[in-house]
Amino acid sequence: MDNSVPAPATGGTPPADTHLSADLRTPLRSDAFQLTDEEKIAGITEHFREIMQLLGLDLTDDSLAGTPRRVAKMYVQEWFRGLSPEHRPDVRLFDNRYQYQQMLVERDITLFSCCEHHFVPIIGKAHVAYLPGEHVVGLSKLNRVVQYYARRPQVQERLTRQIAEELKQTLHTDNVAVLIEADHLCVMSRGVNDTSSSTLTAEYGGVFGEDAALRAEFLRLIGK
Ligand SMILES: Nc1nc2c(ncn2[C@@H]2O[C@H](COP(=O)(O)OP(=O)(O)OP(=O)(O)O)[C@@H](O)[C@H]2O)c(=O)[nH]1
Ligand SMILES: [Zn+2]
Repeated sequence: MDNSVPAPATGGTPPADTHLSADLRTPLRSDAFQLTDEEKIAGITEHFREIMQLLGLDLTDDSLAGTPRRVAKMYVQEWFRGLSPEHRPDVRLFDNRYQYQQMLVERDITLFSCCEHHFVPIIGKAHVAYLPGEHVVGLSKLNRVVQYYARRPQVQERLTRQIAEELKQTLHTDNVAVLIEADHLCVMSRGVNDTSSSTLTAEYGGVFGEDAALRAEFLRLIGK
């Protein structure tokens, strides 16, 4: 099998995260190559087939035969779709005609991510809040921003800060709060094998960082 990585295409879309500060970007190859999804699926299928063969599995079994391609499609089209900048949500703002000025909280956003150290799931919830200024955002866009950054190999700290930074940029305000609570399958199912601990991370921007009462109100609204 030819194990070389396909050559990068020239031109095309820039790699993901160029709008984020360097310390917040997901580590990508400097020549982040721009294969089509089908090219990625074909390559990952071959490599996953080899992993299964090394484990001693019989790839002629009709239940196992389709697994390499199934896994490859899951990686490219679902678990890691947030590595493709074309999936970055298009967040449109609306005029805040209602002059709503209190915090808006979107809580209990379903979060599926993947631990970048072990490639197993991170499952949890994200809670985000912002203080509207002249603009408000469509509610579902908050969920979409969470999903975009979750759907890639992650550590929870970076995921939390990426979501906060994206919201600050798109909402044109620093007054953003993000809290994530999640279970890491790498902690639960292997290694330390702890099924009861969970991980909480938070990022408080603007007045959320300065005003303890506002932070407490956010935590109360999300039931913490
Ligand atoms: N900070 C942080 N660590 C994480 C996250 N997800 C997994 N980890 C940790 O990454 C660490 C990797 O440590 P290593 O010692 O290299 O890996 P390991 O031998 O598999 O570690 P154990 O899980 O302790 O068996 C582990 O402690 C994981 O729990 C995350 O989102 N954030
Ligand atoms: Zn892990």
